[in-house]
Amino acid sequence: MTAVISLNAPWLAADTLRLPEKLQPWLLEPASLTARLKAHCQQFRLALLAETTTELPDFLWPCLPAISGACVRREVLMSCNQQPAVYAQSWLPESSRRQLHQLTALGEQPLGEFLFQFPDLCRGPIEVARLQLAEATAGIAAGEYWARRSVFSVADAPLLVAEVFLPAVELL
Ligand SMILES: C=C(O[C@@H]1C=C(C(=O)O)C=C[C@H]1O)C(=O)O
Repeated sequence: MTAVISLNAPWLAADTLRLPEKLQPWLLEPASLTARLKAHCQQFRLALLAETTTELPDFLWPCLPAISGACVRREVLMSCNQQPAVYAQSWLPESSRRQLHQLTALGEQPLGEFLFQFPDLCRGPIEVARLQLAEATAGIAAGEYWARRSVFSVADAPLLVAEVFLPAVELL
C-alpha cells in the first residue's frame, strides 16, 4: 500500500520561506501539534489510517542517515470539530521501535502524547514544503498543501514526523 501522500517534495528550512500568515504558527509550533490542535478545538479525533512496515525511501535517507532496514510508516488523520485538520506521516525505524516499545502499540494514541513526556526529547530543525496530492484520498481533497517535517529522537532513537495542514486549520 502506498502512502496517502508522498513526502517527496522540495523541503526547505522553515526560516528561508515566506510562510502564509495564518499557518505560520502551526508550521513553526515547537511543542506538540496534538496539544495545539486540542487547545484550538472542542472535539479532537485521531484516526489511524495505516501502519505499514516498509523500507525507508531513498529521498528520506538524508533525514535518518544512520537507519538501515525496515521502518513502520504510520499515517493518521487528526480532525477538529469533525473537520479533517492534519494528515501526519511518521517513519519509525525498527531499531527505534525496539528501544521505545510503546511505538509498537500506539494505536489511536497520538504519537506526540508519547514523545513529549520525555524531558530529554530532541527535535531537529523544522523543514517546510508544498506537497501535491494528485487525487483525493482518505478524505483529503486533491490539491497543494503546506507541510512540515522534523526528526525527533529520544535516547538516540530517531523517528521522522511529517504533518500536512488541511484548510480547516486556518479556521481554528
Ligand atoms: C509529534 C506529534 O504527534 C502528532 C501525532 C501523530 C500520530 O499520532 O501519528 C503524528 C504527528 C503529530 O501530528 C505532536 O503532537 O507534535
